[in-house]
Amino acid sequence: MTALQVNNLRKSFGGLDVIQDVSFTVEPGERRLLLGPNGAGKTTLFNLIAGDLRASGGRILLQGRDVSALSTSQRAACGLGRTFQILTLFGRETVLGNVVMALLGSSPKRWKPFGAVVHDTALRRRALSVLARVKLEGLADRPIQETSYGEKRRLEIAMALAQDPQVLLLDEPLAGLSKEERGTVSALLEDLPRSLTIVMIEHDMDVALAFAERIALLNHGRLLVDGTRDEVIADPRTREAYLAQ
Ligand SMILES: Nc1ncnc2c1ncn2[C@@H]1O[C@H](COP(=O)(O)OP(=O)(O)OP(=O)(O)O)[C@@H](O)[C@H]1O
Repeated sequence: MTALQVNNLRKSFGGLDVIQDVSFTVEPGERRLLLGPNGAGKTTLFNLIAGDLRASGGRILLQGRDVSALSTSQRAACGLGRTFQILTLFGRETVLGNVVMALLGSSPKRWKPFGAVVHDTALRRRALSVLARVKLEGLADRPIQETSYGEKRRLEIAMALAQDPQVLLLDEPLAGLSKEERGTVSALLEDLPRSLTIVMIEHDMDVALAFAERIALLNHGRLLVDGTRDEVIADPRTREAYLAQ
């Protein structure tokens, strides 16, 4: 069974066709890179897969199940996690508080007074173990405002991991990071287990190409090339898409 299957997906905004008949599959455990020049439709494709946008046509299957009609939270419950290009943290909470919110997901406990929830020992222990996966357990009680940009990016990955997804969409996890922070984040991505399938959008080519096993190249909303890393790099259409930018 494929981890993720996108079939003839389409999205239009008014008269603008942003995603046009895109189909590809991602196998379990695969490291897949989504490449394409600015405005190619990569983030829109993530929004469609995650359910943040409704498709104009086509289907999305997550581990064999058609999730096209499901909401974002229902897709998350089916094993889909994601991070965003723009940070989406709870700015007034601590590092741990953010992970606790992610762990609670749509649970009714989420609506309890936050102080009560964050002192729940079992939840706190789970949150600490998630933070350890991104090497932030030492900063658990630090307010978000006092963390660096790189720490915030790692926290976002922790929040996506908190719900134990089977398929993880990473939207430019290295954007805006220093060289040292890029090294830290790419090392922790390398360490993620193969039980997790990862689809990543990333403009840092050194890291992205080292990570990717297969690449899907989008251009003007169409899937231009889809294959192994070496096939896509060698394909003249890849060069043309970037040179034309
Ligand atoms: N809500 C919207 N309404 C209208 N047009 C939109 C909307 N969202 C995206 N677009 C357009 O869709 C196209 C694809 O945008 P998208 O952000 O998906 O590209 P991208 O490949 O992720 O680009 P980048 O690499 O710059 O992040 C762009 O032309 C963009 O202007």
